[in-house]
Amino acid sequence: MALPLSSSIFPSSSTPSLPFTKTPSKLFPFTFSPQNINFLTRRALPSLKATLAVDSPPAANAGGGGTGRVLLEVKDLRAVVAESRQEILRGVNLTINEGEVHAIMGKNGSGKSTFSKVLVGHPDYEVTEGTVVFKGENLLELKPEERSHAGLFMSFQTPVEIPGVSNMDFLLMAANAKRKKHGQPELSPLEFFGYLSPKLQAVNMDSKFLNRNVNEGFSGGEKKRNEILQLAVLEAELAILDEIDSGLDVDALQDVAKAVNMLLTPHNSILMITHYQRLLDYIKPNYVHIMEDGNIIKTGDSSLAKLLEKEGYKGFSEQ
Ligand SMILES: Nc1ncnc2c1ncn2[C@@H]1O[C@H](COP(=O)(O)OP(=O)(O)OP(=O)(O)O)[C@@H](O)[C@H]1O
Repeated sequence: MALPLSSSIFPSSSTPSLPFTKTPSKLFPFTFSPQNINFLTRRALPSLKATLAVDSPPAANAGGGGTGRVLLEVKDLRAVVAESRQEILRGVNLTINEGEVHAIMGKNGSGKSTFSKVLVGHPDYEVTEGTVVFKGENLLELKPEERSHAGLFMSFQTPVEIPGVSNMDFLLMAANAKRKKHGQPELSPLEFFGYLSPKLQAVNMDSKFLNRNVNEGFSGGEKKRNEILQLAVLEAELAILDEIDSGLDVDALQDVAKAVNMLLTPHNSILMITHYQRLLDYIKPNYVHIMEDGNIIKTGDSSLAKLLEKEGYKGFSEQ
């Protein structure tokens, strides 16, 4: 079966065809409601514990103190729009170690989203120069879904809707595709529900959203929560969050930030793109980078974001 993962990677017309666009697969013989959620969780737990015993993630590390090992190394990365050959990225350098949180800020149109899309292998862009090494592997040689299986996750500014596919089926298929790739046994729907349940609570998401089609008719905030749920399910080692704070009310922002913090371990890292300091109050970055004209022109700690908020980009511009 083709993998559903890439549908969360490409929200545009370039979304690869899915094996289940019209007829929702009914993997789950029940609907999710507050009434049956505890029952299902209790039933799922014993077998789930046995299944996950060998591959549970390390305990959460809210401090973000990592191992010091390099997770992602980007060197002199240049990329063009594939169709027009217009150069967008002009020699980006960035190193992210395990357990670190990095924030990229920058004016509209400076290349932030393009950078993240190039990292996940979006077909609209072509890398012309430079290298990207992820977990010691040449990332640029991997197909988008292989990047996902390798532990890269991207949450888009505008998450894609998938008509005809229930959120629950999508999450199960995504999780099992990754498990299969890593030689782990697939989870049954019941086991998966036990695995999913605490993650649902962490994101503070109502179980009724599991029955709905992926992102279809979701509000902007609900889509963002759903993205974080996907991230939690896939347990990515590097999560790229593109403006995860946009369109969120204060409570939703706190929920989403709390969930992201809970996912942080000494082994995984976050690269977040944001325009606003307020997100960084909740998810504390180790490094803040400023991007301009397709390049990172300054790197500092969280005080850089505060300075930016106070003084704008004028003081940082290279031009
Ligand atoms: N597929 C594309 N075709 C044409 N131009 C593109 C394409 N993708 C990006 N660009 C251009 O590249 C530049 C950088 O865009 P990008 O979306 O990366 O900026 P950004 O820093 O994320 O902006 P914002 O903060 O507004 O989201 C923009 O001028 C944009 O129009």
